[in-house]
Amino acid sequence: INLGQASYSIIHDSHPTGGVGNYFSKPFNYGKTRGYAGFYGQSYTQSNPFGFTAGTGSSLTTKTCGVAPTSCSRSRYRTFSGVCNNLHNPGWGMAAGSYSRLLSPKYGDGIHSPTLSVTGQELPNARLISLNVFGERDIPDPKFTLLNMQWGQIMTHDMSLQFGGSQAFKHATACCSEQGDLLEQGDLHDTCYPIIIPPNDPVHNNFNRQLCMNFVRTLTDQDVRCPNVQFGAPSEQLTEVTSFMDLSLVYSNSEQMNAQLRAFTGGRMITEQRHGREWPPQNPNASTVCTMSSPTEVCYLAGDARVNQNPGLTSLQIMLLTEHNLIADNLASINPHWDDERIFQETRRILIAEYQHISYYEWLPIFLGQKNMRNNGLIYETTPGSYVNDYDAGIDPRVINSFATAAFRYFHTQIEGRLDLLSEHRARTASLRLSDWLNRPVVVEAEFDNLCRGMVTQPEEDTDDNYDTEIKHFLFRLDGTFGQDLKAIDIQRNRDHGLASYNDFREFCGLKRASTFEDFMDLIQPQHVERLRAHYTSPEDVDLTVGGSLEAHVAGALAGPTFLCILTEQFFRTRVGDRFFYENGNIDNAFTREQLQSIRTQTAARFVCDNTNIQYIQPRAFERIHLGNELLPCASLPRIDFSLWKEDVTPAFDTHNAFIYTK
Ligand code: HEM
Repeated sequence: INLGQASYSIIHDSHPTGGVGNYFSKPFNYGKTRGYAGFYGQSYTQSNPFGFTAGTGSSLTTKTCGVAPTSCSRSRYRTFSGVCNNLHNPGWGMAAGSYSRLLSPKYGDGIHSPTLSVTGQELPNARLISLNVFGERDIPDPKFTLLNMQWGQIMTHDMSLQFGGSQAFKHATACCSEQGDLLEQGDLHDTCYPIIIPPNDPVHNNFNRQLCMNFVRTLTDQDVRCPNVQFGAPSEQLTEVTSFMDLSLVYSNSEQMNAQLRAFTGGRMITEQRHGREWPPQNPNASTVCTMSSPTEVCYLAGDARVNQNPGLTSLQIMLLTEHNLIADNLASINPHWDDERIFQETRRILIAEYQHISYYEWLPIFLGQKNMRNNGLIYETTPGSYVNDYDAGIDPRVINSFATAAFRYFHTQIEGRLDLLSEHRARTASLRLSDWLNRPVVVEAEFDNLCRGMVTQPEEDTDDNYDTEIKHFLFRLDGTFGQDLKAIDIQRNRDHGLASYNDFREFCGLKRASTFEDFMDLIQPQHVERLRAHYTSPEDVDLTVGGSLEAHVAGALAGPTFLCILTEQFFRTRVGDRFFYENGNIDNAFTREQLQSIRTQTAARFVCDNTNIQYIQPRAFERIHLGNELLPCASLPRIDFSLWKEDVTPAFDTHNAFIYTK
């Protein structure tokens, strides 16, 4: 077969099954208050009849704050919870710890309630901003594949999960009914901050009913009464997972949870064999975690609770799991004297290194720009086998609140609502509608290779101000039509976390502080600035997640200057603040130069090849197939040479507490 000529072609603007509803033809009651002509010419109006301020702080949660040990023993391996990565500040980056901040919070009441306008009034309705300021046009990216988007979500799930959030399955706290009806004020939990559907919503029909989208506030250090937190100090949100890029989404965030995922033989993770392939284990709480049409449907258990959220994400989680077992089998066969623990930990170390390498040298340059990364010490021009000893114990590696709550979420714009299933010839056999398959991984097992080919072939959505209708109107819609709006959620979350304003961050990032809306025109197109003016009372009110998402991109990067500044700062800290970063040669367990050089040959393409039945792939898998990036046989791509881990002499080594390692 000649796969050089890929037959894949885009069929955009058509949804494969069911369609997205003919909502543009609905009659509208045009703008009564502050109406604004949106992208499609309708006017939506603003309303928040209940004037929510939400969340007074008391909480019924059983969740507890992470506790860091007062001193650390120098272990050869990372802990699962992230503690003791930094030996001077053992809690930095641990699971159930707080986010860090670049700028002080701006809560409505100064300590906890969601941000308000400078006038003291509510900020404009989040759904209204989503509808009127952002578009929903379907523009395929000219250069990048869906894998590019999907890898970003993997990195997100490794680095951050707002405390108490589910982000996939139904939240235990309901502020709105499943049909979208607002619950009685008296029935609302303190943490409720529902997104009110404005009247005349073009999609969510609300004749005579007050509809809302469920939204539960992130739990903070005050909510769960973390030790040493001063009563009355501004709240800091907590994150469920470690901040480090340590594949916590595979290995989990605690030793106890990790024990549920490990086979404890041959260094392997637990898998189930079906159709000649390995799959993640079944989740014991399947019926509450997944949407299932029968109790026998698969629903996976992994290191991260969001594993079943969408088919692309689940597919990559499966690949990471099978890559672990593949590496473990290799190490076990060349080092028969290694016990299970040794194989497991060395495998984990190699897999994390492989993933950090792909993320920093192949993926991040697309988003942050190669030159920008080099200039700021995020990547280096290395000579073969050379270490980069840039670990700095003074750098706080925690995830920055404005990174997780605004800047990194900008890439929700890349989500495609239609997933193509492709044959090896890259011919489309069928397509999936994204909202049909959220939290329903059964399709992944049925169509794994076809889905993965789609992921490495189909274009992602252009990185712009448009959000796919599947996530803008139908997110988690289950079998009904009433779904959520991810852009509106992002805006609401920005206020829930009390992020400083877009204008504050412009100034922080060395840009000109705006005193009028016109001043935003240095970075934002005039028609967008007009939309901002139509909704916000003051330029000081513009939410970071809104203003940052409208900026023109910096040349060579996929974000404007404000988000790029936050993203660059985060990935500098994530690298330089991680004692175990794979390029560091100054630690007890550094890779040998030969091993490091071999890890540096690994690519996303080869990773996908080795964990699917795909036979041909383009070498730069984040980029679409084109002249110069044609399909090649998988076997022709470089692969890590595991023989470099062969150990001739049995070392005197206690895997639990030793760090002196003799060869
Ligand atoms: C099909 C793909 C995706 C879906 C369905 C999805 C959905 C979601 C949902 C439901 C949330 C929680 C919102 C909230 O309650 O505040 C979320 C959070 C988030 N998403 Fe996505 N997302 C996707 C892809 C991505 C991508 C590609 C990126 C970045 C490259 C990304 C970055 C983030 C970040 C940073 C958060 C906040 C995480 C936290 O701190 O808890 N997502 N996403």
